[in-house]
Amino acid sequence: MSTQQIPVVVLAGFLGSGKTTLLNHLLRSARGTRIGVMVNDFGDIGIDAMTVAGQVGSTVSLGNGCLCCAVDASELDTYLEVLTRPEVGLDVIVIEASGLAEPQELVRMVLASENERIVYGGLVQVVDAAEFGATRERHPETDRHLGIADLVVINKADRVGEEALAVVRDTVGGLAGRAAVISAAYGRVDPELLFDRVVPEGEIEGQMSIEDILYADEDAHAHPHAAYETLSHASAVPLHPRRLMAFLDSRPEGLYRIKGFVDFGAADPANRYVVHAVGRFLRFYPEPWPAGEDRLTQLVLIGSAVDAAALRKELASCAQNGPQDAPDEQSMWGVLRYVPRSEEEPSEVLPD
Ligand SMILES: Nc1nc2c(ncn2[C@@H]2O[C@H](COP(=O)(O)OP(=O)(O)OP(=O)(O)O)[C@@H](O)[C@H]2O)c(=O)[nH]1
Repeated sequence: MSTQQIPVVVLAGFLGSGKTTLLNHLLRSARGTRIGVMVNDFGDIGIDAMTVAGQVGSTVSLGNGCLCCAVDASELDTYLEVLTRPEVGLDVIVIEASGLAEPQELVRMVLASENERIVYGGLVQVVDAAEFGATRERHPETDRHLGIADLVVINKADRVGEEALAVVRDTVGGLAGRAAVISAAYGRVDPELLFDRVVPEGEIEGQMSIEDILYADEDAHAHPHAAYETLSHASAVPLHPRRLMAFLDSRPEGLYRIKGFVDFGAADPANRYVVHAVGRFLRFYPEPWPAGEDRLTQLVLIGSAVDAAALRKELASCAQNGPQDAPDEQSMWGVLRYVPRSEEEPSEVLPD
């Protein structure tokens, strides 16, 4: 989607919360998806997993010290330039912030990047369920970090009981604003939450891999609650740009990712609009309809604790109701605000 753009996910969380473990899980379950990684230090990352994922040659160590202190935006761009070269063939890039890094700065750096091959892939904040209270006491900035996250992973769910986990979830939910919140053990989140998985050639989507089988038992304990929901919407009826924007502007907490294509019908008959939303971040990329292809709106919505039935209903009410409901030219203005124009970035992505 805007198919060549590579999502850049920022992975943050306090020392020992389980960032590296989560990253290793992603690498292990990546299979056909090529993940590029930027970390301060490769010490803890399973090089085996990286070899399996074919990543070793394409990762960049930033040396010692805090990434956001050690590099400025132009240096980050240098690394991103290397990782996004077409011959490297990455599908997603994950920047693991050191435990002490200011995630907001990293996110700003990614958003300020002039690299046209990347798109912001969200800020994932990892929290240690067992240490949450103590971490907040020692590091009051935790609350602020959670407030800007797009997805919060409450890790080490295996170390606390159901009740304690529910308390952490409530507190995190209160602090995390619009972020989706999921719990996990050993960082075992579904990679689909973070990026689109590439299904390797010869493999059927949904087929279990060796890893799935090996970790199936543990995974049964890794998801004490249904972690997230995915819902798809496909329709040959064009959407009304004003109503879709009203839906997107008020999208519920927990709706973490939206991806797909939108047909705005008469409002722009030449183009379909690739939509990419992660957390608060939203972009539309118009592109000409491929010749001979059915004009369909196709959306996938992924979130935690969302009301799928309500979302379906709201999306259905965005459909255009015949010629009397045809959008006028001005009704596209709301959409066009989210079409990227070179340097300019919409300001509402991050709170000040
Ligand atoms: N019980 C339990 N231990 C975990 C879990 N996730 C990670 N660990 C352990 O917690 C320790 C820290 O995990 P890391 O993944 O290194 O944490 P990190 O956030 O990358 O740590 P820094 O790089 O130091 O910031 C390791 O010993 C992990 O094995 C979990 O879900 N449950």
